[in-house]
Amino acid sequence: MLGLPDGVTACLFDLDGVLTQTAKVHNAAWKETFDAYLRDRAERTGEPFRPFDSGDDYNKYVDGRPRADGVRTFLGSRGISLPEGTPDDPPDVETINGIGNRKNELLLRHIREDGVEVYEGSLAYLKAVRASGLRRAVVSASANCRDILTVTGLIDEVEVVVDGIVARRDNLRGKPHPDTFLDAAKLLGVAPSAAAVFEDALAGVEAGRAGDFGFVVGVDRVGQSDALYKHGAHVVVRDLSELLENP
Ligand SMILES: O=P(O)(O)OC[C@H]1O[C@@H](O)[C@H](O)[C@@H](O)[C@@H]1O
Repeated sequence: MLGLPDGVTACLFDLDGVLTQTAKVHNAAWKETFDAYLRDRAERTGEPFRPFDSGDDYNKYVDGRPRADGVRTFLGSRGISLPEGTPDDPPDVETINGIGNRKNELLLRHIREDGVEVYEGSLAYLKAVRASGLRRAVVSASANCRDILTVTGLIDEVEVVVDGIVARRDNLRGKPHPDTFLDAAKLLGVAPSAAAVFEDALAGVEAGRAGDFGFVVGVDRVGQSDALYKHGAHVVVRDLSELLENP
């Protein structure tokens, strides 16, 4: 009925791209931010301008990772190293955190203007999981996670939230490290072997594998099924409703 192996008693869901249609909103805000930065940098240095690739660059270096890790990892892939700064750096400062905060302003504007959509199949799945008596957590790198859960009403469907704010407070390493998923399992009182991880990001399924979770479900919204398997998924679906069709 839930498409999970026997012995799984808890489900740990990523948010952006798994429960809500916000991975593409993050992606668009990142592209706008990085392209403006790279263009400006090219003009200053005379280096050629190579835009951010919303496919490869996003999936490999940004998706699923905490905000500052995404900036650092992507710029590092272009041989660019900047000072870290601090999380409250203003958006016009040329630091890892400053650039991350530029992106956050754009993200929040898009969310305010266009709203947030939930994947219907995910909502149906979440309700079926609850009806079956399994424990439920959301594990997201995003510092905006709780706000998004609240505006969509999803907050009422889950018991535990480990997000970007909790991770920073408790010094948990972000995905692809397993720390945030392990923390959620601990808060639910289940062993990792009894928990299933649901992830659309390569860094996320990698975290599922690194934490030795009982089952890792890759959710493929962008045509990267092979890569999700390679990074640790046990099964890949295009929508969580597919799991409800399994006996
Ligand atoms: O900047 P935020 O909202 O804290 O989110 C951090 C990351 O959260 C992840 O869920 C997204 O996949 C990334 O694109 C995003 O960068």
